[in-house]
Amino acid sequence: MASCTFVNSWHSPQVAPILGFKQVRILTPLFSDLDRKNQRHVFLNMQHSQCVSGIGSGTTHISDAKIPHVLTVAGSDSGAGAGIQADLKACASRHVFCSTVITAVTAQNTVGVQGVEILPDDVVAEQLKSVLSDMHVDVVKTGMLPSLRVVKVLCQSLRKFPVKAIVVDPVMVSTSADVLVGPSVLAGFREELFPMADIVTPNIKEASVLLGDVPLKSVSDMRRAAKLIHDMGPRNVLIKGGDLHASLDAIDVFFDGEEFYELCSSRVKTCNTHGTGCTLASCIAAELAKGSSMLSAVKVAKRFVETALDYSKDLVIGNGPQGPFDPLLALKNINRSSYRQERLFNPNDLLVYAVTDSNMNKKWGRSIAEAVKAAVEGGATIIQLREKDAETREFIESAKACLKICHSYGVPLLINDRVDVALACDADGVHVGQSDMPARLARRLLGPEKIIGVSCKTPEQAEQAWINGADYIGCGGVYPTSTKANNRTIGLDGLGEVCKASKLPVVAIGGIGLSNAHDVMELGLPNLKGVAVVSALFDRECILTETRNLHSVVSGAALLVK
Ligand SMILES: Cc1ncc(COP(=O)(O)OP(=O)(O)O)c(N)n1
Ligand SMILES: Cc1nc(C(=O)O)sc1CCOP(=O)(O)O
Ligand SMILES: [Mg+2]
Repeated sequence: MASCTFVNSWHSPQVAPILGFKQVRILTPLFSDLDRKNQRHVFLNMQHSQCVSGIGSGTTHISDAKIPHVLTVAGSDSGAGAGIQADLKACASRHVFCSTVITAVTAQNTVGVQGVEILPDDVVAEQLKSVLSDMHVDVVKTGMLPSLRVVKVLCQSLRKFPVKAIVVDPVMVSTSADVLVGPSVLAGFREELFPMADIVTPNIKEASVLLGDVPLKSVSDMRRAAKLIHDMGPRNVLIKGGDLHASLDAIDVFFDGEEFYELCSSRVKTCNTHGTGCTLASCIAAELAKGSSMLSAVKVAKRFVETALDYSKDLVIGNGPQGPFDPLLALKNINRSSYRQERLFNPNDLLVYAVTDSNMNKKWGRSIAEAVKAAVEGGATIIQLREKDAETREFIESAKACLKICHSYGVPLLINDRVDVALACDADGVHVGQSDMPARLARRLLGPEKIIGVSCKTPEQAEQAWINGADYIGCGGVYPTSTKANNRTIGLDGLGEVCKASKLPVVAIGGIGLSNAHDVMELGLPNLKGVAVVSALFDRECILTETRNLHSVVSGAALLVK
């Protein structure tokens, strides 16, 4: 961008020095060559999760007017920490649809802003018209508005297509201290946009610029500034105190025209703060779109940003001083052990399925992790933690330890019943029964790549498990068992019916051990992939030996029936 030449640059000479660039290129001829539909699709790829198509139960249509919708009018950030990209992520994370009007394309990374291309105002106007004339937008959120003309175009569009609320993040200075818009825009803010705004969210530097460079050094200065900015016309003002390093906490001042609120959160020690302002404003917009009051939208947004910062504090993206953070709370798992990256669910993992039992471990004086390690070393191909009496916190800690062990052997680990625990420890999946959380809900919570097993005693239940998106079926009790109270025994015949009807792989369970595993497997039932065992492994002196012996019997039988 440093070597850009001017094209159709009616305001370039004024803007370029303000931006700190020798030259700024205006994109008119280039942009008109772009396929605008494609450009739109790139940014709209993050779909909201509310348009659900039910498998087997018809399609659920949710009308445009019912889907909370934020339109962001902002600049693109190539580093994806701030701008349009941050807004899309924040709205996706808050389950709100987000459409986009791009005002400028910035070349940015974790070091700073290297270049800015301002889009011509007729292109901005066209984007605004396309979205607002077609879609039901609840809230408009503004970010970088790089010229007075763009501010005017936006205000005109908003007068023509009124929305429920307008959130103005008066972007002037980026987190990396680069100046993003010039003073000419300030007049547009004060005279046209602020009087239309439901909330304006400047940081300390922006508030200072808005007030003619008055220094803001304390919370009482922030209160005074909030009042003065409120006098410019917006219904509410939020001054973000993240940069007020005199204070240990991050204190924001919210003023609704009558009362001041000091919103306090602990300061997260991290350099990954690029995009916090955009994310906060988008989150406020998202909550307003869902129908929240202003104060509760602001509180939720602040908590959301604090949580995302805390989650992202150790992420390393880029080499510069100010990294992006992860509002989707999704990136940490990517760098996990190589297990997940290598493979998803493999039905052959059901061959020797070891299910733990806390009472048995207590009886033999073993921790869950010790029991799991022995089973895995003996050849268990999948582990389920079935800890009916465990305290939640203790369960999560044990599960994390077991995950490390299992993943070091390439063995998946599932949690019985407790989807919350599976989520908290990032287990490989869950096993749920007919009276536990429905598999469809568990799938929605856990996502598409986790393993979900469902207990089934009948072909109808097996069909439903498949419809609900399960990965496998646990079928039993094949034999009577004393491990699970009042369990109905379905016998080998019942197992056969389920296996024949099932569209999913099946593991047999209930009263199975060394003495009868061969009988179950040699039936050669379709879809039967293995046996799930509790007491025959964990209510024995040497788990490793028992597992090894069972593995040998089951794999031998499986080979025979192939
Ligand atoms: C592999 C496997 N199959 C069946 C079950 C039983 O689950 P459920 O019916 O939910 O009963 P509980 O185990 O929760 O008592 C299972 N755990 N694993
Ligand atoms: C947990 C469980 N589920 C069953 C079902 O029929 O769905 S039977 C069972 C207990 C299995 O323990 P053991 O291997 O000690 O018999
Ligand atoms: Mg259960």
